[in-house]
Amino acid sequence: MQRNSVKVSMAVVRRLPKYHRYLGELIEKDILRISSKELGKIMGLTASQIRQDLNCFGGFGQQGYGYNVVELYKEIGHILGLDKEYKCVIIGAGNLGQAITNYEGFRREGFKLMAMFDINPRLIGNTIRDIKISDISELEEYVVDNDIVIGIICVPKENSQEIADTLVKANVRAIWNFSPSDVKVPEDVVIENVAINESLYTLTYLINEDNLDI
Ligand SMILES: NC(=O)c1ccc[n+]([C@@H]2O[C@H](COP(=O)([O-])OP(=O)(O)OC[C@H]3O[C@@H](n4cnc5c(N)ncnc54)[C@H](O)[C@@H]3O)[C@@H](O)[C@H]2O)c1
Repeated sequence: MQRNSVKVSMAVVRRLPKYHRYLGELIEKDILRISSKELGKIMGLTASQIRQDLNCFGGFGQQGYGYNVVELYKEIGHILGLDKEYKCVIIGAGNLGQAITNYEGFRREGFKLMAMFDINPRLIGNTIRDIKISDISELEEYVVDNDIVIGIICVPKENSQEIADTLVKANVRAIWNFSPSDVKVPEDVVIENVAINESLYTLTYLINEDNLDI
């Protein structure tokens, strides 16, 4: 499939995981062909939005036939880079770090969690699902020696920039930051700041929307 040379907007990129998830669900239901109209209906998008999005990558549909679900699922997975393996480390082996480690889905999707790091002597040396928790002082060397691609930050916000700096120094390509602070990284390192509570606040806004006296 030929990708168009136009730069794809982040809005489209952020919709791709959603396409991937819905198409995966269609495959599970043995639905192997779908029109942009039907896909739009289940995804809450218009048919023209779907066509526009997918045209950024060269278009996948055929007039009068619609989309081949399996082909589209594979192509979007490829565009998202989900057909590769990514070596990751988690920094901060507390509640969140352990929850991510315990989540089976990441392993299935090609995210290979290699190690965890912490400063707490009571955690260092323990293992979670066979993943060892090491002393934070070993982070930089470990990342360099093991070609780690993604660093996952699960430490308090006060320490997140320092951890990000160490990860950058050790040449990670990407940081998935769960601490509630926007850490700074050079342009060649990609960063995603995740804030579950921002999504929750959207929910509370929607609950209260009718009562707002704006
Ligand atoms: N993004 C989200 O939606 C979301 C949700 C929950 C928590 N969080 C954030 O994730 C972070 C972790 O939350 P938690 O509930 O797991 O906290 P936690 O206190 O259970 O775990 C934090 C861990 O980080 C370790 N740590 C502290 N400083 C460190 C350092 N310099 N190097 C290595 N390890 C260090 C601590 O020893 C501890 O084990 C916090 O910043 C929290 O605000 C974000």
